[in-house]
Amino acid sequence: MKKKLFITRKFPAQIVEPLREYYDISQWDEEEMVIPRDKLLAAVADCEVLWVTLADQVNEELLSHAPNLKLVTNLAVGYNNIDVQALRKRGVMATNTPGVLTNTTADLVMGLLLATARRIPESERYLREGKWKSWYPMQLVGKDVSGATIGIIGMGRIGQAVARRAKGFDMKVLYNNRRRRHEAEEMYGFQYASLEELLKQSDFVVIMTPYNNDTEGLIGAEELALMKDDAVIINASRGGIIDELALYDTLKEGKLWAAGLDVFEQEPIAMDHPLLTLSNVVALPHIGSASLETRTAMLMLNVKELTAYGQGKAVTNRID
Ligand SMILES: NC(=O)c1ccc[n+]([C@@H]2O[C@H](COP(=O)([O-])OP(=O)(O)OC[C@H]3O[C@@H](n4cnc5c(N)ncnc54)[C@H](O)[C@@H]3O)[C@@H](O)[C@H]2O)c1
Ligand SMILES: O=C(O)[C@H](O)CO
Repeated sequence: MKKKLFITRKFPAQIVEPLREYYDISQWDEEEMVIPRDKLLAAVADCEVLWVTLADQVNEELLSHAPNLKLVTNLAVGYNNIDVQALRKRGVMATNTPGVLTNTTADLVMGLLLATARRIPESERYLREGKWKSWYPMQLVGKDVSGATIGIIGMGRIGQAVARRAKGFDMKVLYNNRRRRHEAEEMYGFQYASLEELLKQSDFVVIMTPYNNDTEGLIGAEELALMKDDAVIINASRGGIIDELALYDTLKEGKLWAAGLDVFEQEPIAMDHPLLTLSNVVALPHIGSASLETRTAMLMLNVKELTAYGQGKAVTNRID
């Protein structure tokens, strides 16, 4: 008998179909909308394998409804949506998608850096709104990226890919990480700094840590106050790492140049969120890994795990 697989979103048919060789598949039939929680809890009742997106919370509640669950595959590298302890307790395995999205996400971070520093979205709105009357010296002036100091908090796969790109802009790279990256320091001249020194010295601060109990609220009012008044903060990791209301207050008081945000505490962000009232906030709908090549690679990495499990082989990229 085939194993039962439930997929919490409508994924492209050509990706899912080959898995029917091993699985009896059911899936939520919406591409855009998250499956309502009650439907998800009912759907997992008899499934052995669950394929989720970062919008699905895999926690004690879900596990208590899924007595046969053995494997969860997560279509993301970040796995803060998964309660790893709860999984461990029940002997459920989980996998994620490290590596395949590193470059694409680092590219987006550089996009946010340029967009905020050079006021690109604001300038585009200005043109489209018919405000462009002439060229004048101080029109929409921004700040230089080239030659500036970037401070990267979380020097993992993506953090290091951002740092290498920053070298191409002749930036001085400071970083803070759980452990020193001696090899990268020697090879590229990246400099380790305490969080405090990094915040004080950087023109651009980029957050690339995972989101967990240690990093929740890592950047609050006190940390923002350490930053230069004309610095930019970029978050492409997870929303809860920056205190959004503290960020709003700091930007509103003119104590930061701008913020580039791909992620938010609540996603989608509420349209009346105070951050969205500020013209120096560039806000994106969590598109860090959103290139066709990379989203396909993420799906295919999950498929590889699911195929291995279906064939009775070991899965890789385990997070449990
Ligand atoms: N915006 C997007 O679409 C998008 C895309 C991919 C990843 N992400 C996020 O980016 C995160 C990082 O991905 P990655 O592949 O680089 O992961 P990674 O594990 O390779 O890197 C994370 C790094 O952060 C460091 N770190 C952890 N806690 C820290 C702390 N308190 N202070 C300083 N450093 C700390 C770790 O030591 C590690 O080097 C993911 O967990 C995910 O949340 C977002
Ligand atoms: O963690 C991740 O992988 C992103 O947030 C989506 O690609």
